[in-house]
Amino acid sequence: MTELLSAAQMRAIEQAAIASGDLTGLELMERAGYGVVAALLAEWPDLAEGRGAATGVLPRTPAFLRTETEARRALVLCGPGNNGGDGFVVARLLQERGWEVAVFLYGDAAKLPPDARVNYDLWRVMGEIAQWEAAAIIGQAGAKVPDVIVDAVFGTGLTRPLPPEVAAVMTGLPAGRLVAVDAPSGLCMDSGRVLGEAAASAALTVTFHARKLGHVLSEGPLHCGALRLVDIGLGRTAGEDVTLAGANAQLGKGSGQHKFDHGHALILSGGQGRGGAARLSARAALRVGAGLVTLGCPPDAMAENAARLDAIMLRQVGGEGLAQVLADRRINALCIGPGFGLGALQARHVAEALGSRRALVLDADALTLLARDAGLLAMLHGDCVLTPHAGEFARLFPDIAARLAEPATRGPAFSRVDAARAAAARAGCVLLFKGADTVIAAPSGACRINAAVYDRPAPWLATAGAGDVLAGIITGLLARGLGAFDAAATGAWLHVEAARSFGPGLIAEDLPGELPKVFRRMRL
Ligand SMILES: NC(=O)C1=CN([C@@H]2O[C@H](COP(=O)(O)OP(=O)(O)OC[C@H]3O[C@@H](n4cnc5c(N)ncnc54)[C@H](O)[C@@H]3O)[C@@H](O)[C@H]2O)[C@@H](O)CC1
Ligand SMILES: [K+]
Repeated sequence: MTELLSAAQMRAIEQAAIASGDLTGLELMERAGYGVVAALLAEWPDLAEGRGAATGVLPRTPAFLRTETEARRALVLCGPGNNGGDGFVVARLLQERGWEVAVFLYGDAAKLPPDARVNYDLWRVMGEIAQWEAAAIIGQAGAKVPDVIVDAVFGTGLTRPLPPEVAAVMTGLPAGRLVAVDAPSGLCMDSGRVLGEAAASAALTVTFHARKLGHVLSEGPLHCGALRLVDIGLGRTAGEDVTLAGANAQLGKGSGQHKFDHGHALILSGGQGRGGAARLSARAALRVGAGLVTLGCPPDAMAENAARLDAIMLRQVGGEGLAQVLADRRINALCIGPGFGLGALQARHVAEALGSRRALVLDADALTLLARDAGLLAMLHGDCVLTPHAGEFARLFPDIAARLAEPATRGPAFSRVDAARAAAARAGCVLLFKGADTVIAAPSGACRINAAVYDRPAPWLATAGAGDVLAGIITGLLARGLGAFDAAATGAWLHVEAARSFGPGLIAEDLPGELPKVFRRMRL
Protein backbone atom coordinates (compact mmCIF):
# COMPACT_ATOMS: atom_id res chain seq x y z
CA MET A 1 0.00 0.00 0.00
CA THR A 2 1.23 3.46 -0.82
CA GLU A 3 0.75 5.71 2.16
CA LEU A 4 -0.18 9.36 1.99
CA LEU A 5 1.00 11.37 4.98
CA SER A 6 -0.23 14.45 6.76
CA ALA A 7 2.28 17.14 7.66
CA ALA A 8 2.10 16.11 11.32
CA GLN A 9 2.76 12.44 10.47
CA MET A 10 5.79 13.43 8.40
CA ARG A 11 7.14 15.54 11.25
CA ALA A 12 6.64 12.66 13.67
CA ILE A 13 8.51 10.25 11.40
CA GLU A 14 11.37 12.70 11.01
CA GLN A 15 11.57 13.35 14.74
CA ALA A 16 11.45 9.65 15.59
CA ALA A 17 14.29 8.92 13.16
CA ILE A 18 16.41 11.72 14.59
CA ALA A 19 15.63 10.66 18.18
CA SER A 20 16.67 7.09 17.40
CA GLY A 21 20.13 8.37 16.53
CA ASP A 22 20.07 6.68 13.12
CA LEU A 23 20.49 9.96 11.29
CA THR A 24 20.56 13.67 11.92
CA GLY A 25 18.31 16.43 10.70
CA LEU A 26 21.26 17.78 8.74
CA GLU A 27 21.69 14.48 6.94
CA LEU A 28 18.01 14.48 6.05
CA MET A 29 18.26 18.03 4.75
CA GLU A 30 21.33 17.21 2.68
CA ARG A 31 19.59 14.19 1.13
CA ALA A 32 16.49 16.26 0.45
CA GLY A 33 18.51 18.96 -1.33
CA TYR A 34 20.49 16.36 -3.24
CA GLY A 35 17.23 14.65 -4.22
CA VAL A 36 15.84 17.90 -5.60
CA VAL A 37 18.92 18.50 -7.74
CA ALA A 38 18.95 14.91 -9.02
CA ALA A 39 15.23 15.08 -9.80
CA LEU A 40 15.43 18.34 -11.72
CA LEU A 41 18.37 17.11 -13.77
CA ALA A 42 16.50 13.90 -14.52
CA GLU A 43 13.38 15.85 -15.47
CA TRP A 44 15.26 18.18 -17.81
CA PRO A 45 18.30 16.29 -19.09
CA ASP A 46 19.42 19.33 -21.11
CA LEU A 47 20.32 20.95 -17.78
CA ALA A 48 22.77 18.18 -17.05
CA GLU A 49 24.82 19.11 -20.12
CA GLY A 50 27.13 21.97 -20.91
CA ARG A 51 28.90 24.37 -18.62
CA GLY A 52 27.33 24.07 -15.26
CA ALA A 53 27.19 20.33 -15.66
CA ALA A 54 29.86 19.03 -13.37
CA THR A 55 31.91 16.41 -15.13
CA GLY A 56 34.37 15.98 -12.32
CA VAL A 57 37.91 15.55 -13.61
CA LEU A 58 36.82 14.34 -17.05
CA PRO A 59 38.09 16.49 -19.92
CA ARG A 60 35.52 18.72 -21.64
CA THR A 61 34.47 17.57 -25.10
CA PRO A 62 35.28 19.71 -28.18
CA ALA A 63 31.55 20.13 -28.82
CA PHE A 64 31.11 21.52 -25.35
CA LEU A 65 33.98 23.94 -25.76
CA ARG A 66 32.51 25.23 -29.02
CA THR A 67 28.86 25.63 -28.11
CA GLU A 68 28.57 26.36 -24.44
CA THR A 69 29.57 29.77 -23.31
CA GLU A 70 27.17 30.59 -20.52
CA ALA A 71 26.71 28.90 -17.20
CA ARG A 72 23.32 27.51 -16.16
CA ARG A 73 21.46 29.89 -13.90
CA ALA A 74 19.24 29.18 -10.91
CA LEU A 75 17.17 31.49 -8.79
CA VAL A 76 16.64 29.92 -5.37
CA LEU A 77 13.92 31.33 -3.13
CA CYS A 78 14.28 30.32 0.51
CA GLY A 79 11.85 30.65 3.40
CA PRO A 80 12.14 30.94 7.19
CA GLY A 81 11.93 27.23 8.08
CA ASN A 82 13.48 23.93 7.11
CA ASN A 83 12.05 24.18 3.61
CA GLY A 84 14.34 27.15 3.22
CA GLY A 85 17.14 24.99 4.64
CA ASP A 86 16.61 22.54 1.78
CA GLY A 87 16.84 25.52 -0.57
CA PHE A 88 20.31 26.50 0.70
CA VAL A 89 21.46 22.92 0.08
CA VAL A 90 20.11 23.06 -3.48
CA ALA A 91 21.87 26.39 -4.04
CA ARG A 92 25.17 24.96 -2.82
CA LEU A 93 24.91 21.78 -4.88
CA LEU A 94 24.00 23.65 -8.06
CA GLN A 95 26.85 26.12 -7.62
CA GLU A 96 29.23 23.22 -7.03
CA ARG A 97 28.12 21.98 -10.44
CA GLY A 98 29.20 25.27 -11.95
CA TRP A 99 25.84 27.01 -12.04
CA GLU A 100 25.36 30.69 -11.32
CA VAL A 101 23.01 30.82 -8.35
CA ALA A 102 21.12 33.78 -6.91
CA VAL A 103 19.48 33.29 -3.51
CA PHE A 104 16.73 35.32 -1.87
CA LEU A 105 15.58 34.78 1.71
CA TYR A 106 12.13 35.52 3.03
CA GLY A 107 12.47 36.01 6.77
CA ASP A 108 15.11 36.72 9.34
CA ALA A 109 18.33 34.73 9.12
CA ALA A 110 18.77 35.03 12.89
CA LYS A 111 15.55 33.07 13.41
CA LEU A 112 16.25 30.16 11.08
CA PRO A 113 15.89 26.73 12.75
CA PRO A 114 19.29 25.13 13.52
CA ASP A 115 19.72 22.84 10.48
CA ALA A 116 18.55 25.54 8.09
CA ARG A 117 20.98 27.94 9.77
CA VAL A 118 23.90 25.57 9.21
CA ASN A 119 23.08 25.41 5.52
CA TYR A 120 22.56 29.14 5.38
CA ASP A 121 26.08 29.58 6.75
CA LEU A 122 27.51 27.02 4.32
CA TRP A 123 25.95 28.86 1.42
CA ARG A 124 27.14 32.25 2.71
CA VAL A 125 30.74 31.02 2.29
CA MET A 126 29.95 30.46 -1.40
CA GLY A 127 27.60 33.28 -2.33
CA GLU A 128 25.31 36.14 -1.50
CA ILE A 129 21.84 36.10 0.01
CA ALA A 130 19.53 38.94 -0.89
CA GLN A 131 16.71 40.00 1.38
CA TRP A 132 13.25 39.35 -0.01
CA GLU A 133 11.97 42.04 -2.34
CA ALA A 134 9.19 41.00 -4.68
CA ALA A 135 9.95 43.47 -7.46
CA ALA A 136 13.65 42.60 -7.43
CA ILE A 137 12.95 38.87 -7.59
CA ILE A 138 10.48 39.17 -10.43
CA GLY A 139 12.79 41.61 -12.22
CA GLN A 140 15.72 39.22 -11.91
CA ALA A 141 13.64 36.29 -13.12
CA GLY A 142 12.55 38.31 -16.14
CA ALA A 143 15.88 39.87 -17.08
CA LYS A 144 18.40 37.08 -16.55
CA VAL A 145 15.99 34.28 -17.28
CA PRO A 146 17.05 31.44 -14.99
CA ASP A 147 17.14 27.85 -16.18
CA VAL A 148 15.28 26.91 -13.03
CA ILE A 149 13.61 28.74 -10.19
CA VAL A 150 13.56 26.84 -6.92
CA ASP A 151 10.64 27.41 -4.56
CA ALA A 152 11.98 26.58 -1.09
CA VAL A 153 9.89 29.18 0.70
CA PHE A 154 7.29 27.08 2.53
CA GLY A 155 6.76 23.33 2.71
CA THR A 156 4.74 21.25 5.13
CA GLY A 157 5.02 23.92 7.82
CA LEU A 158 2.73 26.43 6.13
CA THR A 159 -0.33 27.09 8.28
CA ARG A 160 -1.43 30.51 7.06
CA PRO A 161 -1.94 32.22 3.71
CA LEU A 162 1.23 33.39 2.00
CA PRO A 163 2.39 36.82 3.16
CA PRO A 164 1.55 39.38 0.42
CA GLU A 165 5.18 39.88 -0.58
CA VAL A 166 5.58 36.12 -1.13
CA ALA A 167 2.23 35.80 -2.89
CA ALA A 168 3.28 38.62 -5.24
CA VAL A 169 6.35 36.64 -6.26
CA MET A 170 4.56 33.31 -6.64
CA THR A 171 1.93 34.82 -8.91
CA GLY A 172 4.32 37.19 -10.70
CA LEU A 173 7.11 34.86 -11.76
CA PRO A 174 7.38 34.13 -15.47
CA ALA A 175 6.16 30.71 -16.57
CA GLY A 176 9.03 28.28 -16.70
CA ARG A 177 10.84 25.59 -14.85
CA LEU A 178 9.71 26.24 -11.32
CA VAL A 179 10.78 23.45 -9.00
CA ALA A 180 8.89 23.22 -5.72
CA VAL A 181 10.78 21.74 -2.81
CA ASP A 182 8.35 19.38 -1.06
CA ALA A 183 5.35 21.61 -1.80
CA PRO A 184 4.44 24.58 -3.95
CA SER A 185 4.43 27.46 -1.45
CA GLY A 186 0.89 28.42 -0.53
CA LEU A 187 -0.56 24.92 -0.67
CA CYS A 188 -1.86 23.20 2.48
CA MET A 189 -0.22 19.80 2.42
CA ASP A 190 -2.98 18.17 4.48
CA SER A 191 -5.79 19.13 2.13
CA GLY A 192 -4.32 20.14 -1.22
CA ARG A 193 -6.13 23.43 -0.85
CA VAL A 194 -4.63 26.86 -1.41
CA LEU A 195 -4.44 28.73 1.88
CA GLY A 196 -5.79 32.18 1.12
CA GLU A 197 -5.60 33.16 -2.49
CA ALA A 198 -2.21 32.38 -3.92
CA ALA A 199 0.11 29.42 -4.29
CA ALA A 200 3.05 28.69 -6.54
CA SER A 201 2.37 26.68 -9.68
CA ALA A 202 5.34 24.42 -10.16
CA ALA A 203 6.45 22.50 -13.21
CA LEU A 204 8.00 19.91 -10.91
CA THR A 205 7.51 19.13 -7.22
CA VAL A 206 10.04 16.97 -5.42
CA THR A 207 8.89 15.49 -2.14
CA PHE A 208 10.57 13.32 0.44
CA HIS A 209 9.97 9.88 1.96
CA ALA A 210 6.25 9.69 1.05
CA ARG A 211 3.67 11.69 -0.82
CA LYS A 212 1.63 14.00 1.38
CA LEU A 213 -2.16 14.21 1.22
CA GLY A 214 -1.91 17.65 -0.33
CA HIS A 215 -0.06 16.29 -3.33
CA VAL A 216 -3.08 14.29 -4.49
CA LEU A 217 -6.13 16.03 -3.04
CA SER A 218 -8.14 18.93 -4.48
CA GLU A 219 -6.02 21.59 -6.20
CA GLY A 220 -2.73 19.94 -5.15
CA PRO A 221 -1.96 18.25 -8.47
CA LEU A 222 -2.71 21.45 -10.41
CA HIS A 223 -0.06 23.29 -8.43
CA CYS A 224 2.53 20.52 -8.20
CA GLY A 225 3.08 19.93 -11.93
CA ALA A 226 4.96 16.64 -12.14
CA LEU A 227 5.55 14.94 -8.80
CA ARG A 228 8.74 13.07 -7.91
CA LEU A 229 9.37 11.17 -4.70
CA VAL A 230 12.85 10.99 -3.18
CA ASP A 231 13.98 8.48 -0.59
CA ILE A 232 15.89 10.26 2.18
CA GLY A 233 16.60 7.12 4.18
CA LEU A 234 13.82 7.29 6.75
CA GLY A 235 12.79 3.66 6.22
CA ARG A 236 9.29 2.40 6.81
CA THR A 237 7.89 3.88 9.97
CA ALA A 238 4.32 5.04 9.56
CA GLY A 239 1.14 3.12 10.10
CA GLU A 240 -1.02 3.09 7.02
CA ASP A 241 -3.57 5.72 7.79
CA VAL A 242 -4.54 6.94 4.34
CA THR A 243 -3.31 4.94 1.37
CA LEU A 244 -3.65 5.07 -2.38
CA ALA A 245 -6.13 2.60 -3.82
CA GLY A 246 -4.35 -0.07 -5.81
CA ALA A 247 -4.60 -3.41 -7.56
CA ASN A 248 -6.28 -6.21 -5.63
CA ALA A 249 -4.49 -9.48 -6.31
CA GLN A 250 -7.37 -11.55 -4.91
CA LEU A 251 -9.66 -11.07 -7.90
CA GLY A 252 -8.70 -14.24 -9.76
CA LYS A 253 -11.14 -17.17 -10.00
CA GLY A 254 -10.19 -20.69 -8.94
CA SER A 255 -10.51 -23.34 -11.64
CA GLY A 256 -12.70 -25.60 -9.51
CA GLN A 257 -15.24 -22.94 -8.69
CA HIS A 258 -18.90 -22.70 -9.58
CA LYS A 259 -20.75 -19.59 -10.71
CA PHE A 260 -22.56 -19.50 -7.38
CA ASP A 261 -19.18 -19.25 -5.69
CA HIS A 262 -18.91 -15.77 -7.17
CA GLY A 263 -22.17 -14.37 -5.93
CA HIS A 264 -25.38 -13.12 -7.48
CA ALA A 265 -25.89 -9.38 -8.01
CA LEU A 266 -29.28 -7.76 -8.46
CA ILE A 267 -29.38 -4.42 -10.26
CA LEU A 268 -32.66 -2.54 -10.05
CA SER A 269 -33.70 -0.59 -13.12
CA GLY A 270 -36.12 2.25 -13.82
CA GLY A 271 -39.14 2.02 -16.07
CA GLN A 272 -39.55 1.78 -19.81
CA GLY A 273 -37.06 3.86 -21.76
CA ARG A 274 -34.93 4.45 -18.66
CA GLY A 275 -33.07 1.17 -18.42
CA GLY A 276 -29.78 2.13 -20.05
CA ALA A 277 -28.08 3.17 -16.83
CA ALA A 278 -28.97 -0.03 -14.99
CA ARG A 279 -27.92 -2.14 -17.97
CA LEU A 280 -24.51 -0.45 -17.85
CA SER A 281 -24.26 -1.28 -14.15
CA ALA A 282 -25.33 -4.86 -14.77
CA ARG A 283 -22.75 -5.41 -17.52
CA ALA A 284 -20.04 -4.01 -15.29
CA ALA A 285 -21.08 -6.27 -12.39
CA LEU A 286 -20.90 -9.31 -14.66
CA ARG A 287 -17.58 -8.30 -16.24
CA VAL A 288 -15.96 -7.77 -12.87
CA GLY A 289 -16.72 -11.36 -12.11
CA ALA A 290 -20.05 -11.72 -10.28
CA GLY A 291 -21.23 -15.28 -10.94
CA LEU A 292 -24.75 -14.20 -11.86
CA VAL A 293 -26.32 -10.85 -12.48
CA THR A 294 -30.05 -10.17 -12.57
CA LEU A 295 -31.64 -6.95 -13.69
CA GLY A 296 -34.88 -6.23 -11.85
CA CYS A 297 -37.26 -3.90 -13.65
CA PRO A 298 -40.91 -2.77 -13.61
CA PRO A 299 -43.33 -4.72 -15.84
CA ASP A 300 -43.43 -2.03 -18.52
CA ALA A 301 -39.68 -2.28 -19.06
CA MET A 302 -39.50 -6.07 -19.43
CA ALA A 303 -39.70 -6.11 -23.23
CA GLU A 304 -37.10 -3.39 -23.66
CA ASN A 305 -34.65 -5.08 -21.34
CA ALA A 306 -35.28 -8.57 -22.71
CA ALA A 307 -34.31 -7.27 -26.12
CA ARG A 308 -31.03 -5.87 -24.80
CA LEU A 309 -29.76 -8.54 -22.42
CA ASP A 310 -28.35 -12.03 -22.86
CA ALA A 311 -26.05 -13.28 -20.11
CA ILE A 312 -27.76 -10.96 -17.67
CA MET A 313 -31.00 -12.39 -16.31
CA LEU A 314 -34.19 -10.43 -16.05
CA ARG A 315 -36.77 -10.36 -13.27
CA GLN A 316 -39.90 -8.34 -12.95
CA VAL A 317 -39.98 -6.19 -9.84
CA GLY A 318 -43.42 -4.69 -9.64
CA GLY A 319 -45.61 -2.96 -7.15
CA GLU A 320 -45.56 -5.96 -4.81
CA GLY A 321 -42.01 -4.99 -3.96
CA LEU A 322 -38.65 -6.63 -3.77
CA ALA A 323 -39.48 -9.24 -1.17
CA GLN A 324 -40.27 -11.99 -3.69
CA VAL A 325 -37.00 -11.53 -5.51
CA LEU A 326 -34.95 -11.25 -2.33
CA ALA A 327 -36.44 -14.47 -1.04
CA ASP A 328 -33.63 -15.99 -3.10
CA ARG A 329 -30.88 -15.83 -0.49
CA ARG A 330 -28.24 -16.40 -3.14
CA ILE A 331 -28.71 -12.79 -4.21
CA ASN A 332 -26.00 -11.28 -2.06
CA ALA A 333 -25.42 -7.81 -3.50
CA LEU A 334 -27.74 -5.09 -4.79
CA CYS A 335 -27.35 -1.91 -6.77
CA ILE A 336 -30.02 0.76 -6.64
CA GLY A 337 -30.00 4.17 -8.22
CA PRO A 338 -28.85 4.38 -11.83
CA GLY A 339 -31.90 5.49 -13.85
CA PHE A 340 -34.08 4.31 -11.00
CA GLY A 341 -36.62 7.06 -10.50
CA LEU A 342 -37.67 9.17 -7.55
CA GLY A 343 -41.25 8.15 -6.81
CA ALA A 344 -42.85 6.72 -3.68
CA LEU A 345 -42.55 3.18 -5.04
CA GLN A 346 -38.84 3.64 -5.62
CA ALA A 347 -38.42 4.98 -2.07
CA ARG A 348 -40.19 1.86 -0.80
CA HIS A 349 -37.85 -0.34 -2.78
CA VAL A 350 -34.85 1.45 -1.27
CA ALA A 351 -36.29 0.82 2.20
CA GLU A 352 -36.86 -2.85 1.40
CA ALA A 353 -33.34 -3.24 0.04
CA LEU A 354 -31.88 -1.62 3.14
CA GLY A 355 -34.11 -3.75 5.35
CA SER A 356 -32.87 -6.92 3.64
CA ARG A 357 -29.38 -6.17 5.07
CA ARG A 358 -27.80 -7.27 1.80
CA ALA A 359 -24.59 -5.64 0.63
CA LEU A 360 -25.86 -2.66 -1.29
CA VAL A 361 -24.58 0.11 -3.54
CA LEU A 362 -26.71 3.26 -3.43
CA ASP A 363 -26.01 5.62 -6.32
CA ALA A 364 -27.68 8.41 -8.31
CA ASP A 365 -31.46 8.52 -7.71
CA ALA A 366 -31.13 6.38 -4.59
CA LEU A 367 -28.88 9.07 -3.10
CA THR A 368 -31.51 11.69 -3.84
CA LEU A 369 -34.15 9.53 -2.16
CA LEU A 370 -31.89 9.12 0.87
CA ALA A 371 -31.32 12.87 1.06
CA ARG A 372 -35.08 13.45 1.12
CA ASP A 373 -35.88 10.96 3.86
CA ALA A 374 -34.07 10.83 7.20
CA GLY A 375 -35.81 7.52 7.90
CA LEU A 376 -34.02 5.91 4.94
CA LEU A 377 -30.71 7.43 5.97
CA ALA A 378 -31.12 5.90 9.39
CA MET A 379 -31.43 2.44 7.81
CA LEU A 380 -27.94 2.51 6.29
CA HIS A 381 -25.65 -0.22 7.60
CA GLY A 382 -22.02 -1.28 7.34
CA ASP A 383 -22.47 -3.30 4.13
CA CYS A 384 -23.75 -0.26 2.20
CA VAL A 385 -21.70 1.87 -0.16
CA LEU A 386 -22.78 5.42 -1.06
CA THR A 387 -21.21 6.82 -4.23
CA PRO A 388 -21.97 10.56 -4.33
CA HIS A 389 -20.42 13.16 -6.60
CA ALA A 390 -20.03 16.65 -5.13
CA GLY A 391 -23.65 17.70 -5.79
CA GLU A 392 -25.12 14.52 -4.30
CA PHE A 393 -22.74 14.79 -1.37
CA ALA A 394 -23.97 18.33 -0.67
CA ARG A 395 -27.59 17.15 -0.70
CA LEU A 396 -26.84 14.29 1.69
CA PHE A 397 -24.48 16.10 4.05
CA PRO A 398 -25.14 19.83 3.59
CA ASP A 399 -23.28 20.93 6.71
CA ILE A 400 -20.16 18.91 5.86
CA ALA A 401 -20.23 20.19 2.27
CA ALA A 402 -20.61 23.75 3.53
CA ARG A 403 -17.54 23.33 5.70
CA LEU A 404 -15.61 22.05 2.71
CA ALA A 405 -16.76 25.01 0.63
CA GLU A 406 -15.53 27.59 3.15
CA PRO A 407 -12.34 29.35 2.07
CA ALA A 408 -9.23 27.67 3.46
CA THR A 409 -7.40 30.17 5.61
CA ARG A 410 -5.69 28.01 8.23
CA GLY A 411 -3.77 24.77 7.96
CA PRO A 412 -4.56 21.96 8.28
CA ALA A 413 -7.56 23.00 6.19
CA PHE A 414 -10.70 20.84 6.17
CA SER A 415 -10.07 18.34 3.36
CA ARG A 416 -11.99 15.95 1.16
CA VAL A 417 -10.59 13.18 3.35
CA ASP A 418 -12.00 14.90 6.45
CA ALA A 419 -15.33 15.37 4.69
CA ALA A 420 -15.57 11.76 3.50
CA ARG A 421 -14.62 10.42 6.92
CA ALA A 422 -17.17 12.62 8.66
CA ALA A 423 -19.88 11.57 6.22
CA ALA A 424 -19.05 7.86 6.49
CA ALA A 425 -19.12 8.06 10.28
CA ARG A 426 -22.48 9.80 10.24
CA ALA A 427 -24.01 7.49 7.64
CA GLY A 428 -22.60 4.39 9.32
CA CYS A 429 -21.48 2.98 5.98
CA VAL A 430 -18.77 3.21 3.35
CA LEU A 431 -18.73 6.39 1.35
CA LEU A 432 -17.05 6.94 -2.00
CA PHE A 433 -16.69 10.65 -2.70
CA LYS A 434 -16.16 11.00 -6.44
CA GLY A 435 -13.56 13.22 -8.07
CA ALA A 436 -10.19 13.06 -9.80
CA ASP A 437 -9.17 12.41 -6.18
CA THR A 438 -11.90 9.91 -5.28
CA VAL A 439 -11.90 9.39 -1.51
CA ILE A 440 -13.21 6.13 -0.04
CA ALA A 441 -13.90 6.23 3.69
CA ALA A 442 -15.34 3.78 6.20
CA PRO A 443 -17.07 4.60 9.50
CA SER A 444 -13.95 3.25 11.27
CA GLY A 445 -11.91 6.06 9.69
CA ALA A 446 -10.19 3.74 7.21
CA CYS A 447 -9.51 5.75 4.10
CA ARG A 448 -8.13 5.28 0.60
CA ILE A 449 -7.72 7.70 -2.26
CA ASN A 450 -8.07 6.64 -5.86
CA ALA A 451 -6.01 9.33 -7.54
CA ALA A 452 -6.51 9.80 -11.27
CA VAL A 453 -3.81 12.44 -11.46
CA TYR A 454 -0.15 12.87 -12.49
CA ASP A 455 0.85 9.88 -14.60
CA ARG A 456 -2.60 8.30 -14.15
CA PRO A 457 -5.09 10.79 -15.55
CA ALA A 458 -8.48 9.58 -16.79
CA PRO A 459 -10.15 12.69 -18.23
CA TRP A 460 -12.35 10.67 -20.59
CA LEU A 461 -14.18 9.26 -17.55
CA ALA A 462 -16.09 12.55 -17.52
CA THR A 463 -18.79 11.02 -19.71
CA ALA A 464 -22.44 10.05 -19.33
CA GLY A 465 -22.92 6.68 -17.65
CA ALA A 466 -19.41 6.30 -16.25
CA GLY A 467 -20.83 6.51 -12.73
CA ASP A 468 -23.38 3.79 -13.49
CA VAL A 469 -20.52 1.52 -14.53
CA LEU A 470 -18.64 2.29 -11.31
CA ALA A 471 -21.72 1.40 -9.24
CA GLY A 472 -21.97 -1.87 -11.16
CA ILE A 473 -18.30 -2.73 -10.70
CA ILE A 474 -18.58 -2.20 -6.95
CA THR A 475 -21.79 -4.26 -6.81
CA GLY A 476 -20.08 -7.10 -8.68
CA LEU A 477 -17.19 -7.02 -6.24
CA LEU A 478 -19.61 -7.09 -3.31
CA ALA A 479 -21.29 -10.11 -4.88
CA ARG A 480 -17.87 -11.74 -5.13
CA GLY A 481 -17.52 -11.38 -1.38
CA LEU A 482 -15.33 -8.32 -0.94
CA GLY A 483 -16.20 -6.19 2.06
CA ALA A 484 -17.82 -2.83 1.36
CA PHE A 485 -14.64 -0.79 1.86
CA ASP A 486 -12.45 -3.04 -0.28
CA ALA A 487 -15.11 -3.33 -2.97
CA ALA A 488 -15.43 0.46 -3.21
CA ALA A 489 -11.68 1.11 -3.26
CA THR A 490 -10.90 -1.73 -5.66
CA GLY A 491 -13.85 -0.78 -7.86
CA ALA A 492 -12.70 2.82 -8.09
CA TRP A 493 -9.21 1.68 -9.03
CA LEU A 494 -10.46 -0.74 -11.71
CA HIS A 495 -12.77 1.94 -13.13
CA VAL A 496 -9.84 4.30 -13.75
CA GLU A 497 -7.64 1.49 -15.06
CA ALA A 498 -10.34 0.52 -17.55
CA ALA A 499 -10.72 4.12 -18.69
CA ARG A 500 -6.97 4.51 -19.13
CA SER A 501 -6.76 1.21 -20.94
CA PHE A 502 -9.34 2.36 -23.50
CA GLY A 503 -8.01 5.91 -23.76
CA PRO A 504 -9.42 8.89 -25.66
CA GLY A 505 -12.84 8.47 -27.21
CA LEU A 506 -14.08 6.42 -24.28
CA ILE A 507 -17.82 6.21 -23.66
CA ALA A 508 -19.39 4.39 -20.73
CA GLU A 509 -20.32 1.35 -22.85
CA ASP A 510 -16.61 0.74 -23.46
CA LEU A 511 -15.68 0.41 -19.79
CA PRO A 512 -17.00 -3.07 -18.90
CA GLY A 513 -15.44 -4.54 -22.04
CA GLU A 514 -12.08 -3.07 -21.09
CA LEU A 515 -11.93 -4.87 -17.74
CA PRO A 516 -10.59 -8.13 -19.23
CA LYS A 517 -7.52 -6.26 -20.51
CA VAL A 518 -6.98 -4.76 -17.07
CA PHE A 519 -7.29 -8.21 -15.52
CA ARG A 520 -4.83 -9.68 -18.01
CA ARG A 521 -2.33 -6.98 -17.11
CA MET A 522 -2.88 -7.86 -13.46
CA ARG A 523 -2.11 -11.49 -14.42
CA LEU A 524 -5.30 -12.81 -12.86
N1 LIG B 1 10.17 16.42 7.95
C1 LIG B 1 11.29 15.94 7.43
O1 LIG B 1 11.64 14.81 7.62
C2 LIG B 1 12.14 16.78 6.57
C3 LIG B 1 11.76 18.07 6.28
N2 LIG B 1 12.44 18.81 5.43
C4 LIG B 1 11.94 20.10 5.00
O2 LIG B 1 11.37 20.80 6.04
C5 LIG B 1 10.12 21.32 5.64
C6 LIG B 1 9.29 21.57 6.82
O3 LIG B 1 9.98 22.51 7.58
P1 LIG B 1 9.28 23.39 8.67
O4 LIG B 1 8.46 22.53 9.55
O5 LIG B 1 10.33 24.22 9.26
O6 LIG B 1 8.25 24.23 7.84
P2 LIG B 1 8.40 25.24 6.59
O7 LIG B 1 9.81 25.46 6.24
O8 LIG B 1 7.47 24.76 5.56
O9 LIG B 1 7.79 26.59 7.14
C7 LIG B 1 7.71 26.83 8.50
C8 LIG B 1 8.10 28.23 8.87
O10 LIG B 1 7.25 29.15 8.25
C9 LIG B 1 6.53 29.88 9.23
N3 LIG B 1 5.23 30.13 8.62
C10 LIG B 1 4.24 29.26 8.37
N4 LIG B 1 3.25 29.84 7.70
C11 LIG B 1 3.66 31.13 7.50
C12 LIG B 1 3.08 32.24 6.85
N5 LIG B 1 1.93 32.16 6.23
N6 LIG B 1 3.75 33.39 6.83
C13 LIG B 1 4.95 33.49 7.41
N7 LIG B 1 5.55 32.48 8.04
C14 LIG B 1 4.91 31.30 8.09
C15 LIG B 1 6.52 29.04 10.45
O11 LIG B 1 6.33 29.80 11.58
C16 LIG B 1 7.91 28.44 10.35
O12 LIG B 1 8.89 29.36 10.76
C17 LIG B 1 9.60 20.29 4.67
O13 LIG B 1 8.62 20.79 3.81
C18 LIG B 1 10.88 19.92 3.96
O14 LIG B 1 11.12 20.80 2.88
C19 LIG B 1 13.63 18.33 4.75
O15 LIG B 1 14.70 19.06 5.22
C20 LIG B 1 13.88 16.88 4.86
C21 LIG B 1 13.42 16.22 6.07
K1 LIG C 1 8.32 24.95 -1.27
